[in-house]
Amino acid sequence: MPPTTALMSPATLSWCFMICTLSGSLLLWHRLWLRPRRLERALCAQGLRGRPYRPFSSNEAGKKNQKSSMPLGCHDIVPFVVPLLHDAVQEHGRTSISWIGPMPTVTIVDARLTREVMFGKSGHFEKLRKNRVLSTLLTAGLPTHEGEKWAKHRKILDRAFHLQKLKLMLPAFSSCCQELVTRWTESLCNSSSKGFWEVDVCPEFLSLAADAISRTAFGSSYLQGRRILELQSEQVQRIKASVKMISIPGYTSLPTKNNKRMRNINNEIESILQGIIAKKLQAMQEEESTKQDLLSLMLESNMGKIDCNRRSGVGLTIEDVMEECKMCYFASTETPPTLLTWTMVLLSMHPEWQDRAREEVLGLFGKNQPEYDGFRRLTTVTMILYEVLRLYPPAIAFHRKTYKETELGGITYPAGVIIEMPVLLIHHDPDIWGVDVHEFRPDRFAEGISKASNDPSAFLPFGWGPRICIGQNFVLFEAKMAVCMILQHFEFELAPTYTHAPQNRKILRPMHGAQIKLKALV
Ligand code: HEM
Repeated sequence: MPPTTALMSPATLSWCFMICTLSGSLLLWHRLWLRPRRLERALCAQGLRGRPYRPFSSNEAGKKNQKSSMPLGCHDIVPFVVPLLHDAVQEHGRTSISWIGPMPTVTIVDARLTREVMFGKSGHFEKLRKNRVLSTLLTAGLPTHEGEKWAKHRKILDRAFHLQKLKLMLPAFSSCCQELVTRWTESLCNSSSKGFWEVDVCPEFLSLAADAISRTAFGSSYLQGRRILELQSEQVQRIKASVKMISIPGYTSLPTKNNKRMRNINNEIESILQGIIAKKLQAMQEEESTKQDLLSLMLESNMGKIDCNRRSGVGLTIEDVMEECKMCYFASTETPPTLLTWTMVLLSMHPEWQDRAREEVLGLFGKNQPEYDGFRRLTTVTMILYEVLRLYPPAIAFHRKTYKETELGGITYPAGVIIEMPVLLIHHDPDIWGVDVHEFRPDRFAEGISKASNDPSAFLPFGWGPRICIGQNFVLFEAKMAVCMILQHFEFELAPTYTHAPQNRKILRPMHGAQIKLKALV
């Protein structure tokens, strides 16, 4: 049989080409003009206002504050971190329209509606999967956590992340923190400036979090864990470099140099993980495993249900476990260091709270290794961590998308609208938290989270509802351990080089680093 092309005349080929070009253009016209305009009309007709749609307009948020800084000790960060959103709320009210590429985004500054969306009772709001950096990561191999598959994973992960099980990992945490304290003490001794040593705590805490997740997730496979983190961060850099192309559907399947490299990175990560999981499973079968790392707990929760033939069954497949490991690595690398960094910055700005916290820690543990059972009695440290999470939440907003027409707060949202819930604004709302909303006042949490404001569920640093952060206990545990050990050994204050400039780059971090002066405690 002759090849198909031989049957086509040049005229037919050029017709095919024209038809393809025309349908491609029509599709683009529909996606970039017709659909966004239709959605915009539907929203505006119900009285919503905001930024009008302009195709290819870039996301200007964040550009406005690039060079400026804030006064030291000022925590009224909303106008600085999200100036456009702040202006939009002033101008258009608490529900306003903006755009993520061709997707209309309705920002809702309302704790009650946020709860409704996050709780997802109607089931009509889904997590974003396309058009965002994280979503591209998901398509690059991380789990999407949608539907039935998500529910199954979530149940197993919830069991693995149970607080009682997490405390098994205490020795791994302690040794990571101990190494940090030893490193800082040595640097302090070798420092030319007598009595103190200046350090940018951001990279220090990043490295601590990487150590902690490597050891607590994979125990003995610590070095391979570090390699996975290196590969993941290269993957993230590559994605950031190509961020402008992300909104093009099917982009990650294109055989570009960047995509090929991402696929290779993914393959390398998976082959390391396969090796680690196989070793761990063998040890568990031979009952040698100490079950003191996250992977063991995850496999243990699933024991007897793992589908080694990779069919979908009751438990997780090996691929599922690998995906979850990647997710845990990814989710836990940057957020915990951010929490610790802001805690150090705020305790430096408010030395009276630093003293109170140290007094509590020394009273409970002296200079000994902090113990899990004592953590429950750490009331001051807990209040401080909550107040840091309130004022500087690492994740400043959550997003969901309507997949079908949905009613919310008296507005009918068509399918395809992104709902943005800016936690940062809810945490800085004087109507909820009172006139001292921008003050660092950990004692507002003295009677627990529910009594800290006039809306018991307005504190949302870890999200809400069925998709609430899986690692919240894990991270609070980690933060308490690190804060206790730092307070036991050092006094600290802001270095003169520190500039107060919180910035949202995927998570809320100090734009110019967090330079802290450490002194050894005598
Ligand atoms: C201070 C540290 C952390 C903060 C502020 C934080 C915040 C969040 C938030 C807000 C969400 C929900 C996002 C949404 O609903 O759209 C989330 C989800 C998640 N977090 Fe965290 N997180 C932190 C640490 C961690 C750690 C240490 C881990 C893992 C060890 C982790 C694992 C996850 C996972 C797997 C999800 C997805 C859950 C799901 O979709 O069902 N997080 N996190």
